[in-house]
Amino acid sequence: MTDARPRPKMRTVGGTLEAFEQDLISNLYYQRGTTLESASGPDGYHTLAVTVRDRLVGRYARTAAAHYQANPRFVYYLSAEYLLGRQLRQNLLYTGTEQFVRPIAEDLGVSLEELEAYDVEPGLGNGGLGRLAACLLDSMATLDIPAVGYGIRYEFGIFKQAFRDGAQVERPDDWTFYGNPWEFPAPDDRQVVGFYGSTAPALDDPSGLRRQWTPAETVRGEPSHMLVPGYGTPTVNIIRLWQARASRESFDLSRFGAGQYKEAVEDIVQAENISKVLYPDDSTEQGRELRLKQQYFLVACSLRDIIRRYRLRNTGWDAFPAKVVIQLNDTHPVMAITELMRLLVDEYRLDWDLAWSITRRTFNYTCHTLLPEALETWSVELLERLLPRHMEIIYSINHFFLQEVAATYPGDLDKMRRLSIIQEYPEKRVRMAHLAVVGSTAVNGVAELHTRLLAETTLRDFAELWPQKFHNVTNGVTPRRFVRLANPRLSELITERLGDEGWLTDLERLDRLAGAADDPAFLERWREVKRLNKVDLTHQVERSTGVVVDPDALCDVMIKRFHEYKRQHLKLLHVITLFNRLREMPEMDMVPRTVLFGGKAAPGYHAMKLLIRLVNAVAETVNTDPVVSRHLKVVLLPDYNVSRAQVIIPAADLSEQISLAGKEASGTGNMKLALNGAVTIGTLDGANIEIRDRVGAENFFLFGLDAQQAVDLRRHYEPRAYYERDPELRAAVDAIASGVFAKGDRSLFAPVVDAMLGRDEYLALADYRAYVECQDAVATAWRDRDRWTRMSVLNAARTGFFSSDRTVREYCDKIWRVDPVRVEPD
Ligand SMILES: [N-]=[N+]=N[C@]1([C@H](N)O)O[C@H](CO)[C@@H](O)[C@H](O)[C@H]1O
Repeated sequence: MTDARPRPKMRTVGGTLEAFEQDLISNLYYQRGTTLESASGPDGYHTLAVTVRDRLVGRYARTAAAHYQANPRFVYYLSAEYLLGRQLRQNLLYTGTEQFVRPIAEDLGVSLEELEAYDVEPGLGNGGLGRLAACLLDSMATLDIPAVGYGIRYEFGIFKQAFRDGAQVERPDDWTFYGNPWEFPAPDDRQVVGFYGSTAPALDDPSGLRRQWTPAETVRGEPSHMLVPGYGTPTVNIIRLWQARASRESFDLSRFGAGQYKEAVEDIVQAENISKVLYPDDSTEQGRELRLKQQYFLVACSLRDIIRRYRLRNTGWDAFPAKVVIQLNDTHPVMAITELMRLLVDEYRLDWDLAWSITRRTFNYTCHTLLPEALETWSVELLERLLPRHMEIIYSINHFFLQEVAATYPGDLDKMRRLSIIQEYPEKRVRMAHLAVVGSTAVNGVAELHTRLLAETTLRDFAELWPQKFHNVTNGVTPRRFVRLANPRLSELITERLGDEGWLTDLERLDRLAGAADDPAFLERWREVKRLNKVDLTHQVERSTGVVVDPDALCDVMIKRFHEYKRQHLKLLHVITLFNRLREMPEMDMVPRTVLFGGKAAPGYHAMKLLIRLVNAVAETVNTDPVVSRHLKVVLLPDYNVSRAQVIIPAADLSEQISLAGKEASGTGNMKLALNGAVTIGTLDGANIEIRDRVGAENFFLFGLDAQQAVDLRRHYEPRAYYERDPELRAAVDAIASGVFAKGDRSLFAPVVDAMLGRDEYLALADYRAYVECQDAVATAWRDRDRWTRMSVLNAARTGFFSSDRTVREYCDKIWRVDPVRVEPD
């Protein structure tokens, strides 16, 4: 929010080519202090970035002024992860300056592609949860919703993945090595965050609920923000990222003087470690103390900043829940509930009940998983040490909550134990999901099945106690990045067919494409677009793996984090089955297929790292086999990330969404692939169900157990029985055991076989036969080019629902109750 001082004349959006070129040159001189003749690649990139960025600053200033004027209800999105993707092309598109760059670059003898090499994506997230946060911010700005995203400016993002002898090796992601031209440091808004220490009663509070916390350590939270432009609207919101810095007096001069150089900077290192690196775990909790420090650091800085913004235009606290709505992206930022209580009760001296009423009306919680191992709990011992005041507040919150439970279910101790925020056995731990539900107005799942299962299983007792709190908001993806930017050829064809680009901000208009599915000429052009995208992909595959793949082969894509519930091993069993078939019948007329994997495994997830090694070993064997490689190629593209996704997704024919039903909360890759004309082979899991409902069963390859069947089978499951009675399955598993993919070493991949024939936690063997038969149906369908292209067109035409604009509209209507604020164009 800004004050009413007169504003300098801002650079206009787009403007003229001359003005753009003028700004470029002056930025090269005055920002980079260099000349055209001596400018380096990074100089060129930074100058271009700053010139484009500055065309957003004008819109941001007008947005801030409009928001100051309107003093609206604001959405604050708290997330430990954001996968923003590369910024240059997005901002060129959103400022309408794309058209200027190529001619000017040619003028200056450089290419956009050369400059783009320095456009590093901020990998501040692990997977779907982080990318969803970025898509929602994009849609909030596009829908003119006053919003700020808060996150952590990790110095090192998600590790860079490379392979050595097929094994994943992790390299630090030094994403700001060349600096980040898209961010604005804002040191004036720095915050101080405390840790450890002790508490004491507040002298003037008979209730004993107010206390005095004296932290033993403090760090500084240094903010910087990046602009989040809306598409087709002047609105520009921000994402504010916090970086930890040691407090000023941390450098120990006397120790340095005594030559104890390491000790002299120990406190500085300690402090900076808080935002040093993203924890690379996806869907698995990370119980380290530093992780909890990161989470508290994020919420402590963000809440102070939110209160600073609120008090710029509002007095008192009554209006706080009316002006501030905070969305908690999973349990990672849930300490915000206890932090707001601490600020309101201890610092702003509100009485407990008023503070609690304000807090509950301010927060909402999105749950992104069903996996028990992903639901975070923190030991009471650690919390009492690291955040003693917050642990006291949790005890008080739980005390009053259990009083309410006891009143509702008198004498039902079991219910009390199940609902309690504190888990008593085997160790006293705080259940963060329970704290989130108790401290929030709304709780939502991210797909219909997920939300239903949450209410029936994981959060069943809460859903019975507070049914009105539970909502479903099915995930979505932004069509700007994942269709318009990633697939310009398809975008052009769609715009031509629909007559304008309105579909980009009203994606359900795509359903008007359905009619084109019966137009042979359109089908031909649709195929051509897909083929050209596949050619681009073959170049990237060859560049990064050396493997030559056929652009006319069926492009079968599985791109997502490696996790047992996602069942990359089931995909691999299918690949080995095709391999065995071709070895047995070299002359068989098998549909040419390229199987493309992409995804990282958490560094500590040894089973998945071994599976990555097996995927690369199978790929090596298949791709070098003179017979098999004529029909089949397998590739694991290294370092899968948002930028890679933007090249793979437009080229995909078949989208693998084969998780065990009931395990994948939603998935968002499934949506991006369908919107780009890939046909899904999948289970009745997460958002697959809603995709199938919309595209039609005839345009979706469904197989496998549904969620209830999986639960029932799990109770008496013997994977070995499936192995015994299915010769192809047996041959595939035996091939892994034989060492044929490990130069004869039978022990290397034995753990994979043991897991399959032992517990097979996610029922891959039970779903194998249905999956292989479904894949055979895919091959048959692929042979009928028009039928396949028709399915491809209808998948794109009927998945407009999965726009993150629709998702944000649902959050606004069901949870945030916030209205757009229009910003005047310049
Ligand atoms: N954490 N987490 N959850 C996930 C993903 N792994 O990031 O969130 C994503 C975003 O909600 C979901 O699509 C996905 O199913 C779920 O597993």
